[in-house]
Amino acid sequence: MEEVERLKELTKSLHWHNYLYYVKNKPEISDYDFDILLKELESLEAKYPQYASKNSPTKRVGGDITRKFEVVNHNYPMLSLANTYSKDELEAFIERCEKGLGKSPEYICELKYDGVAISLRYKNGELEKAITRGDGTKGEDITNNVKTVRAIPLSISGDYPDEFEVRGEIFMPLDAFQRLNESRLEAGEDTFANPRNTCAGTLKMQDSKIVAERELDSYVYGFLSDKQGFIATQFEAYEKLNNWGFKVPQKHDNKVLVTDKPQEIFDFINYWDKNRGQLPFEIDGIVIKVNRFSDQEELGYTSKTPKWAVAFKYKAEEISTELLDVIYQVGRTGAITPVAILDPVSLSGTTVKRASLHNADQIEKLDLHKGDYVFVEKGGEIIPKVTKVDIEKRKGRNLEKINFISQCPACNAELKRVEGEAQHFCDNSLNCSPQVAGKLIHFISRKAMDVEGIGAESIEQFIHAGLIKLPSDLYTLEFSDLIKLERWGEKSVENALEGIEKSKEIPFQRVVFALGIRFVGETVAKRLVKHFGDIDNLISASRETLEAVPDIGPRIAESLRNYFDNPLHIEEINRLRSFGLKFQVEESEKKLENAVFEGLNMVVSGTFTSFDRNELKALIERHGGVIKSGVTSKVNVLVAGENMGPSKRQKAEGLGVEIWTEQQFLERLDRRD
Ligand SMILES: NC(=O)c1ccc[n+]([C@@H]2O[C@H](COP(=O)([O-])OP(=O)(O)OC[C@H]3O[C@@H](n4cnc5c(N)ncnc54)[C@H](O)[C@@H]3O)[C@@H](O)[C@H]2O)c1
Ligand SMILES: [Zn+2]
Repeated sequence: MEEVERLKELTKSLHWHNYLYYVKNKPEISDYDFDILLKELESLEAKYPQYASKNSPTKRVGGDITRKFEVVNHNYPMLSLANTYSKDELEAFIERCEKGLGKSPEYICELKYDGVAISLRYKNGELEKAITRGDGTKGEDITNNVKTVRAIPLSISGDYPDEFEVRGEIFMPLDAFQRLNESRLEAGEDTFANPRNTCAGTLKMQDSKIVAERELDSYVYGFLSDKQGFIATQFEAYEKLNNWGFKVPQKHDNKVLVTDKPQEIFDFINYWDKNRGQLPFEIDGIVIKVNRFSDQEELGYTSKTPKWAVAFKYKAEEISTELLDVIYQVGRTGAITPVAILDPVSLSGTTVKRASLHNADQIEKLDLHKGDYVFVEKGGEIIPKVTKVDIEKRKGRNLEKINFISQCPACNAELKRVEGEAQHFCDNSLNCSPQVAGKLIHFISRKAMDVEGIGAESIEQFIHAGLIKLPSDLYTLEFSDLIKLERWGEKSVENALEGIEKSKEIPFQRVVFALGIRFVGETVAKRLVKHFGDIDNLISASRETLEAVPDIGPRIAESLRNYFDNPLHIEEINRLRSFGLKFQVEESEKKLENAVFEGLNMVVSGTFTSFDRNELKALIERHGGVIKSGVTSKVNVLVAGENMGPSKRQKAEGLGVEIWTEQQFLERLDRRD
């Protein structure tokens, strides 16, 4: 009866992994390992059906219900997909479909976007509710958060039915994920592990303003309506959805394929296996569906999956190599990050020499020894990560266990770790050289004071020459100081001094960001400045006052108080102020406060009911958008009025430019703070 024990044990452990994955968004095993365990349970249940639980993970979709949102019943069950990693099993799927239908049907192949499933209900052309998959029968109402996803239309136009449902995937594009992690690093926060879990966690946040900043994207892949009859195939549904303003895969860049030849399915899989690295988002496989709705109905469903579709999943690329050493980096805020130094090895087309280890707990969990062979995997991150040790290869070798350091590698100060935080810290900030340099480099960086004419190397050089130690020292530099330095000529010295002088014009919110206070990234700086208006108000704000500001939680409030309670920091601020840096909001800035269209290149075309075209353009510019004259690949949004030429629309669609109706434009405008 050992096998029955195993069956029970697997059932329990898969429930647990589902919980970690769907509710906590912190899986402890890889998807591949999960899928292997699930297959094992499936075969044991086939052998001992009397012991299979009614709620077995093989029969139910893994639930994401957190009870933080209202729970809503689905109008149509929201199922999972059968999956396979093997081409033989895919052949078997094709055979099953042919046998079931008594003919060779048409198939449609699509990307399997690695994000979070969402159900979108539309009523009279308006987005009414957005619901998570939940347990398949009921999910959570996260409408407010979903409304911030630009690719999802809030209202649509065209020949749509009164009521219908769209199913799709919301995901975090790779560049948004990297930007988010960079800004978290800048703010001294832990980075996120991968785009999928970050997206899932984001969609379950209580504050939709933060969700809006996370730049989520979406593709839709399903259409459901009681009046489905007027659409016959999955692909026709895509054409309709496209016309109504949804983002669907396009044939011209091979993101979707309709075929009745199995060979072309395999070609499609191979093509994307080779080329998926070029996509701006992560996929974990290809979904193959029977294209015709009537054929789908004929094939039917199990309790967990449709029988007319299957996911062919790619195995995450991983490779084993020797761990040569672990080094420790000291960040600007004093955070210590361990980095694995690896015997160089080629992975997904790049040579990998280093991998991130995150923190002491991670090293402990992996049980790393110097000289171990470790598996490295490339996810959405900039540098790959170590996933596990190849224990087999440790056998018979006497390796030394890696213990996290207790002193700062740069200044020898005793490291500290705050209760409940993952990172170790060196708090000798004024005398620890990587921190001194890191703070200065952050101060001059583009998003902060944007000092032209000097870069990270110059900062290191100035520090080395004893010219600077604090940001305020930059404003005391003179021609005679710099001209003495190696590699500096008259012209470059003048440029540097001019750059420093010009930085005095940088607006207050970026000065606050430039100070490099822990957890105060660009967004937080913006909020603080908007709320307090000048530095004195901010300095004197109590913890309670700080926490009352939107988006400022206890952790940020505490960090701000710690910073301002240090007299050395106040002295530095006063010094910067005496050099003429901006420590209050300018009148002219107040007008630009609501920069909802910041970072968007926009084209306006056609005629509008609420304003004339020039008014509209001025409105966009006042809210941070940039007006372009023609539709090119650099354009993000086309605001389409009445009577816009069809060729412009076609061009925009071809380039994947978002198209907003006047109504949609007004809604975005209203979504400002
Ligand atoms: N690592 C872990 O601990 C752990 C735990 C639970 C689940 N998982 C992973 O999650 C999988 C189960 O998740 P699941 O039930 O969401 O299944 P799935 O992610 O394998 O497939 C179903 C989902 O695919 C998505 N999808 C993406 N593109 C699609 C397209 N073009 N058409 C249709 N659907 C598309 C939909 O959201 C759908 O719900 C497991 O097989 C495993 O890989 C991992
Ligand atoms: Zn130190």
